[in-house]
This record gives sequence, C-alpha cells and structure tokens, in this order.
Amino acid sequence: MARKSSNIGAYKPTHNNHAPMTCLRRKVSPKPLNILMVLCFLSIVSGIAGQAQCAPVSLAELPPQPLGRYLFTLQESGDTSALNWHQAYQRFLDGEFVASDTSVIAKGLAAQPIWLALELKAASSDRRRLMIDASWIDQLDFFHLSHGQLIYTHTAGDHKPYANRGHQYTGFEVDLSFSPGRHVLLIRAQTPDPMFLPVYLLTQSERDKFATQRLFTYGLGYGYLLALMLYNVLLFLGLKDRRHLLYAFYLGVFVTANLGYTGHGFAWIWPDATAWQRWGQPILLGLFGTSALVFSVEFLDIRKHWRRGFYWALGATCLFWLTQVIALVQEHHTLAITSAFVFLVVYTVLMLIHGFHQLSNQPLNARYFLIAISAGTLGTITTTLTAIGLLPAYEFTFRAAEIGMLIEATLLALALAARFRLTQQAHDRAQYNANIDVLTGLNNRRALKELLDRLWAGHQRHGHPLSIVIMDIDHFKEVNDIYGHIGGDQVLRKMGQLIKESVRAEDVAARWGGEEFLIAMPHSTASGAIEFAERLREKIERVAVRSDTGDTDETISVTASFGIAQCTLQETTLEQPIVRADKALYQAKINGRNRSLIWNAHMKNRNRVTNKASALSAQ
Ligand SMILES: Nc1nc2c(ncn2[C@@H]2O[C@H](COP(=O)(O)OP(=O)(O)OP(=O)(O)O)[C@@H](O)[C@H]2O)c(=O)[nH]1
Repeated sequence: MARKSSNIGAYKPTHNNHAPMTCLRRKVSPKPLNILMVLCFLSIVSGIAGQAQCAPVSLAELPPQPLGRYLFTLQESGDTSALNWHQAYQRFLDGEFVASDTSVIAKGLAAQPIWLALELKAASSDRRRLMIDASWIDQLDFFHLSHGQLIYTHTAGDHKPYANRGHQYTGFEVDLSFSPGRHVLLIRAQTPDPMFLPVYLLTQSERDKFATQRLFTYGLGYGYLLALMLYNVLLFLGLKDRRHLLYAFYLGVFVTANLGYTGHGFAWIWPDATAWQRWGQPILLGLFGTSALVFSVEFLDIRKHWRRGFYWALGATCLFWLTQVIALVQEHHTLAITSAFVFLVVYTVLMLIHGFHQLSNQPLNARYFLIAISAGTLGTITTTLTAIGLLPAYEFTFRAAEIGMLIEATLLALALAARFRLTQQAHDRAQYNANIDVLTGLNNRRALKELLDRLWAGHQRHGHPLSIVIMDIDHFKEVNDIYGHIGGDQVLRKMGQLIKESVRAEDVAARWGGEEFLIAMPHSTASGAIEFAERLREKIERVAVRSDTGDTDETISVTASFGIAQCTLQETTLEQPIVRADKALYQAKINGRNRSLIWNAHMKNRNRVTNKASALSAQ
C-alpha cells in the first residue's frame, strides 16, 4: 500500500496517482451498497496488508512490540547512488514509500539499502528509545524530523567499535525527545547480512523490561549449553571417549556462533574487533557446520559404515572453507555470508542423510540422532527463513534456532548416554561370552582360572574347607558314535543344565574338557562334596535326553563318574587337589564307572589330567 501524502509541518500534501494503492481518501457515493463494498474492500485490504497505518500514529498508542506494521519502506535501487535524508524524505512525502505488512522488515541476504519511515504525533513532550533489535547491520542512519525540520541524526553500525553505541545493548539504540506535534523518523539500513530489522520505540520502563527478559532467557540458554558442554568435557576426561569431546566442541561452537549473531559476542567478548564482527559471522557459522558434521560422522561411525557419506561431508566442508578463503582474499563479504548460509543448509541435509542411512546399521543410535537433529534443523530453518523474510518474524520464530538447539543438545546428550549404555552392554556381553562355554552355559577354562584363584585365596587365608569335584560322562565316545555329534552336544547341554541346577550360588562350575566338568565347592568337605556328586549322578542316571536326530521318540541315557578331593592347607597350589580329584575320577572309571570316589593315597595317577591342571595354573 502506498503511503498517502500528509501535511506535516512545512511541506504540502501531494497526490501520487502512480502509487500502487492509495490510502482510501477516495470519494465514494454514499449508497449503502457502495458503503458495504468499501467496507468489504477495507477488510480485505487490512487482511492482506495487516494493520498498515496511513495516518500519523499516536506515540502514546505504540505497542512495545516490533513496529513493522506502522512503518513505510523504500528500498534504494542498485543503479542509483545512495539517497540522502532530504531525498528520502521528499520521496516519503511524494508517497513513494510503501506500507509494510509485516511486524519485522526482512529483505534477506545482500539486499539493497532500505529506508524506513515512521510518522508519529505526540500529544505531549515525551522521551523514547528507538531500538533496532539486530546486531549485524553494517550501517544504520537515524534521522528525527519534527515539523519537517531535522532535529536529530545519528549513525551507527557494526563497522564501529561497540563502545560507540552509547547503550549497552546488543542491537542499536538511540534516545529521542518528542515535542508535541508531528514527527517523522527516517532510518536507513545497509548490510550484506540478512536485512532483518525489528524496530521498537519504547519507554524507559518498557526497554528495561525488554532487556531484562532478553538477558534472563539468553543467560538461561547459554548457561544450560555451557553446563552440558563442560559436563561432556569431564565425561571425555573420565571415559576417554572422544565423541564426548566432539560433542562439547559442537556445543561450544554453537554458543560462540550464537553469541556472534545475537550481538552478545560484540558486546561482551570482542567489542573493538569490528573486522571480526563483520567477518566472524560466516566463519563461526562455518565452524558450527563443520563441528556438526565431524560429530555426526563420529557418532554414527560413518567412516566405518558408509565411506561415500563421509567423503560427501568432507567434500562439502572443504568446498565451503575454500569459498571462505576466496571471499576473505577478495574481501567479498556477500560471498562469505551467502556461502555460510548455503553450507548451513548443506550440512543439515547431510546430517539427516547420515542419520537415515545409519538407521539399518545402528537403529537406536540413528533414531535418537535423527530426532535430535530434526529438532535443531527445524529451529535453524525457521530462524533462517525468518531472517531472510520468508517467515513472519515473531520472537519464537527468530529464536527458533536457539530453542531447537536446546532440544537437540538435550536429546544428543541422551543419545550419547544411550550409546554409552549400548557400548557397555556390548562390552559386558563380549566379556560374558569370552568367559562362558557356549554349549553348556557353564564357565569356560579361561574364566575358571580367575574364579578358582579367588576361592583358593579364601581357603588359604581363612582355612575354610574347599573341595574339588571332577565329573566325566561315561562312554561318551559311544554316544557320539551312535547319535552323532549333534546327539553328543545335546547330552553335554543337558549336563550343563543339570550341574547349574544342582550347585549352590557360591560354587564354581566349569566345563573342564570335552566331556569333563569341574565343580569347586567352597565351605564343603569331601563328604559334603560326595553327597552332592551322588545326588547329581543319580539325576544324570534318571534323565533321558532327546537325541534331536530327527526321530522324536529317541532319547539318550548316560551315566557319569565323579572324583573328589578336599584341599588341604599343606598344599601350595590349586593344581594339587585337582590332580588328586582326577586320580579319584580315574579310579571310579576303573572301578566300573557311574560312581563317585573320594581321593585316597592309594589311587593311581593319570597323566592327561595332570597336564590340564598344569595348563590351568599356567594361564
Ligand atoms: N559331541 C561332542 N563330543 C565331544 C565334545 N568334546 C569332546 N567330545 C568327545 O568326547 C569323547 C570323549 O571320549 P573319551 O575321552 O574316549 O572318553 P569316553 O568315551 O567318555 O570314555 P570314558 O571317559 O572312559 O568313559 C570323544 O569322542 C570326543 O570327541 C563336544 O564338544 N561335543
């Protein structure tokens, strides 16, 4: 909508017939139908154009919100030189300014310089603070006209050191005095960065409330992210898992990039570094993208599982940094900032592709990752689209990247914890598998050594009784010969199950050899151990094992022999009672099998088992 000419101070109203829409000071016949049509037209126009104001707006009625809908704008064209305030004001009077229909003026990247005009009437003397809530505008010129006369002018922009701003605020502020009457505020903004201009005109108390809210919400957000970052650094130091370090780095870079584009960096960290304030933004955005890709590659094991995905990430990152170097060398700021925004989109898409690709390889990790990244991505896209003017500018749309990042950071921390849990579980499983005999589910020889050492140490220190039982299935070779190896395995499996069911919690049972088992029984004398062995022997005798050879009715019956020896305090190694138990077993075999015998000094030796016992002590 074109602004109507208005009669402020010394200038005369002019009528501009070329304006796209006039401000409805047309003559209309007073017929009811016409009135109705005009009302319809009015409501449509106001629907399309929001609440664009035509008449000077009362200063007292301005809301403490972005004033886009009260503003009129004029964008300079690329082929003419910059307008001065006289020319701009004249064009405003000529109705060449267009009413804005959005609460925030957003013209995207590398936009032509833009003029904003706000026409006001003050009923009484008043003071207000004019605030542009954007930190990165290269140059801002403020002109305050009262009754057509220029009464105040000020130039600001992030090409000047932060101290020059006068006010400790991340955006740009000027104090304005209003005398009763009509006023026009003209603002010229020029920047290759996103032309995003939330304009406020606030009383002192409104401005203080605004600043307090901002400080509180940013403090909360930064505090949370920094705490998460430090926690992950500590986790890295403790666990030596570099994913935590990369994640901490990713969070740190996000916070720094955010400090940069919100203006807090300029206000708090690099107030005099004007070159960095201009050039740091694309570099920080690029660093953020790079750290995000490095983290995603590491978190999802992309290098191992999907080489091509890794090379895409590497290629995109290298290309971006090459562009940055060219932009820096050629001092082409638009190229630097545009490539940073393009990289922002590319790395986000790449991260999503990585996540989707890994859904089949690492379903849980990838799912967590995708949910987290989607939250961050949605936020980043919303903020980007808001900054370049494709989405309406509200507080939550402009700060969606921060909200998304808080959600993403929390979910990624949970994802890292879940990943750690999975790794721990896999490690525990591997450890368990390494110590367990797959066929019988009992301890294997590897685990037995450690378990026996502990029992042996207890026996030696406290003198508690400790007995060793060695069990051997009788004629097992025949079982294999008749029922095959599968049948033999079935029997071994059943023996493992019976032993597990029969032993006490503190006993240690292991598969000692092919068809031999060793049970170490702390707090058991030889007579207690032989009672146990007899109970087990009878169970084995009674049990019928399904052969699994195809014939469902076929069962296998076996018996077992047992040799028992109680450890003595004179013995210096565990090998000695094991050898004695084996001698007793050998004797039980000689005596006719399917029986249990306690070792005595008259029993014969058996070389084979002695070797096993030696092997055990050598482990
Ligand atoms: N199915 C199966 N057989 C095994 C396994 N480990 C060892 N064996 C067999 O167990 C048999 C042991 O035979 P021997 O040592 O001669 O003893 P035996 O036939 O049980 O005779 P006695 O011990 O004297 O009663 C051999 O045939 C081995 O092949 C295994 O994991 N599965």
